[in-house]
Amino acid sequence: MNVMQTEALTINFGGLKAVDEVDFAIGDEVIGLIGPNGSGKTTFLNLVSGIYKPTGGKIVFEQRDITGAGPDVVRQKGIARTFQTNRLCLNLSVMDNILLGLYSRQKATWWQAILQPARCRREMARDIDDGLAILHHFNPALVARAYEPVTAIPLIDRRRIEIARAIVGRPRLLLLDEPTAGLNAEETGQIIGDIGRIRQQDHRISMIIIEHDMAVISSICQRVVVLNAGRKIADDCFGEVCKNEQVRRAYLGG
Ligand SMILES: Nc1ncnc2c1ncn2[C@@H]1O[C@H](COP(=O)(O)OP(=O)(O)OP(=O)(O)O)[C@@H](O)[C@H]1O
Repeated sequence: MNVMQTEALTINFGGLKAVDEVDFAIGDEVIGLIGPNGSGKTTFLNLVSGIYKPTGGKIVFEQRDITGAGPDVVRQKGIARTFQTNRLCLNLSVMDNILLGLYSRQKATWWQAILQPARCRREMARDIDDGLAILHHFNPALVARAYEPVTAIPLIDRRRIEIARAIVGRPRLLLLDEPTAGLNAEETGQIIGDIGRIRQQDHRISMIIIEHDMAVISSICQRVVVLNAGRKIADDCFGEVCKNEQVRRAYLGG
């Protein structure tokens, strides 16, 4: 059964069709979303995560039509994401950044915070425990640094914190936009390992990963979808996609 699917998903920016009638489906798996620069990959994630409203087509998540829902609603329903460029709040602590990922799960209202402080403290303690467990999973050394500002943390761990913030609310679908951007080969290997372990621990998380590094795509994705000029031109396993003439032409500009 599909976790999420799009039907003829389209968005125009003026005369440009950045995403053009894309049919896409993801089940319980990790899909790599690739394509040349400007082919529409990030725009596709922006549509699925509710940042952009489509000009046409449909987005269905867990059998419900979520077309046009805003980012907060999409997040609440179980789709989380990271961004190509770092979106952490640099002057907040590691833990505060992770807790931001849970705002949609928190049930206490401001008046409950006043009238039922014990209940709110319990909810907060549970959220902090969840955050610490995820930090430990990524890098045990980060647990001791949980209350340091993010500015004091190296880039690879900031990437981990971004992923931690996305998964702490236990999403069903995780969208990762270039999770290894700016990292060296060794650090890239570590992030791939981290992402693989998320799947080992929680098989319910499906993932769409945008990546330019084909070694990353081939090592963690069961399937690869290729976009070119906003259109889907291939949808297959990595080996078959590499042999696809249309894909080769798109990358070589032929
Ligand atoms: N908000 C916007 N307004 C106008 N044009 C946009 C907007 N967002 C994206 N585009 C255009 O849509 C096209 C697809 O952009 P997008 O960022 O999705 O490509 P991409 O495949 O993610 O590229 P890259 O690999 O370089 O990140 C580009 O031509 C881009 O300039």
